[in-house]
This record gives sequence, C-alpha cells and structure tokens, in this order.
Amino acid sequence: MSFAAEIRDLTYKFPHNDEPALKNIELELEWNTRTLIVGSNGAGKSTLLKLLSGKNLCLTGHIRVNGLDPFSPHSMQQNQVDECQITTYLGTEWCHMNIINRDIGVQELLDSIGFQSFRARGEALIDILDVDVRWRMHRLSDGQKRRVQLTMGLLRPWRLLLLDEVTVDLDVLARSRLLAFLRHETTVRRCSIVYATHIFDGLADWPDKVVHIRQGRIVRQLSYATDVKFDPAAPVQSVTTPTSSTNTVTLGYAKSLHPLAVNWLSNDESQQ
Ligand SMILES: Nc1ncnc2c1ncn2[C@@H]1O[C@H](COP(=O)(O)OP(=O)(O)OP(=O)(O)O)[C@@H](O)[C@H]1O
Repeated sequence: MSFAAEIRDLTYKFPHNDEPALKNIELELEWNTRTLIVGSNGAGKSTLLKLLSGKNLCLTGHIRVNGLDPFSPHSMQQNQVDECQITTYLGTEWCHMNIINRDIGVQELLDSIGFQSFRARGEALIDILDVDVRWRMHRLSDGQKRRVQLTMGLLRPWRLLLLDEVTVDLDVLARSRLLAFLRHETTVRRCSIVYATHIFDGLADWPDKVVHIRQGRIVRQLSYATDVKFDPAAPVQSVTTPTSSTNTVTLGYAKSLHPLAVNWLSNDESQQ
C-alpha cells in the first residue's frame, strides 16, 4: 500500500543537543487524510514536520513522502517541475518572510509567485481568506498579512501539506473557512495534511487522525472515526483514559464560544 507519508524507526538529534528531539517514531499517513499533531511546547512537533518536508536531514530511520525520501535531490527536483509539489511546509520561519512588510501590492506579490498559472485556485483562496488584491502589504494588520501569506503558500497544489501553527492570528471566520477548504482539498484530490496546533476550537470533527507527541515520542494515535466518542451525558470537559484493551477515548461536550464568534463575524461580514 502506498502512503502519503511513512516514517519508520526515526530518531533525530539536533547537533549540540544530547537529547534526541524525536525518538523511535513510527507513523503512517494515508492519502486523503488530515492528521492533527498534539503536544506541549518542545514536544517535537515542528521537528517532525520539518523532517517530513525535507528541511532537515535525518541519518537514521526511514522517511518517505509520496514514496520518495523528502531530502533526496529527486524529491526536490519533482517539487520544482510538477504542477503539484510534493510538500508544502508553512511554519514559523515562513511567517517571518521579509517580503510581507514591504511596500508592495498584493496582486503584484501574487503574480510574482505564479498566480496566473493557478488562477481559479488563487481566486478561491482570495475569497476564502477575504483578501483584497488592492491592499499594500506594509499597511496591513498581522492577521491580514497572514491571510495574504496563506493565499501565497497554498496557491500551488501539494501532495502533503505541513502546517506548523500558522493560523494563530487569523480571525475565527477566516480560520473556519480555511479549515473547510483544507478538508475539501483532501476529499477531491490525492493529498493529505498534517497540522500541528495548540488551538482546538472548531477542529472537533476535522481530523481523521490525532497523534499525541510527548518528549519526542508518539504516545498515542487515535483514529477519529473509531476511537473518539462524544457522550452528551458525560460531564463537560471529561475525558476517559484508553485502556490496554481499547484505544477509545470518550469525551464530554466542551463548552465553547467558538460557534458564537463565527456567527458574529459572519453577520459582520454580511453588513459590510
Ligand atoms: N535548532 C535546534 N537545536 C537544538 N535543539 C533544538 C533545536 N530546535 C528544537 N530543538 C529541541 O528539540 C525539541 C523539540 O522542539 P520542537 O521545535 O520540535 O518542539 P515543538 O513541539 O514544535 O514545540 P512548540 O509547540 O513550542 O513549537 C525541543 O526540546 C527543542 O529544545
């Protein structure tokens, strides 16, 4: 069976750091799936995503993305020539790219990265992220800059999208539409998404798989369809612990203001 991504027995150590950032990782990501990576600060989420993207070289273990070693020249070549690149990694460093603070128009910026070749997709993203192509980058709020960046980053289709908490400054409506777009992508073409985040609002039924990383180790993997149950009778915010015989967790309904915020922002938009 071919996987979108496959990791076997991966241990990764940064130079000058005695403690491995990742230990004995085993992970299979199927095509047309969305995986959520959950873990505390320093758990190893970004390191895992960077290895999958080919940004860091791993000398032990085995990593394949779309059947290829993400660090190999062959994989990088394919990323450049195919209409669909193998991986797109949108992470913290990408958020700090210099161009986003320059006095440059949004349309000009989008054209410089091939907007005309992906016009229909670009227009859909502009719509979803509510971007105005007449904006000038140096006059935007942080959240508006992030919307332009996401339009740029998602313009070219990918096989594996690696999102390293890049939605943090989007308003709830933009984030909610973006999540719907990403879900749609994974249902209409051969691709998958891995999303590392600390914000779980609006994600309740988004992932197919939830992976918990603690101190560099994968400590639990849940299949959303079979292992995650919600029990309206259970106390709010309660969580059962899986046992040795079952991987199921049962959750009480959490109280959330997320639907209210989405509703208010949708109304705001219709009044503009
Ligand atoms: N460049 C580096 N050099 C040495 N150690 C590093 C480096 N980058 C990360 N680490 C270490 O690797 C471990 C995993 O870091 P990583 O950035 O993957 O965590 P994370 O789960 O993404 O955390 P966060 O939620 O804070 O973004 C941490 O212990 C960190 O100190």
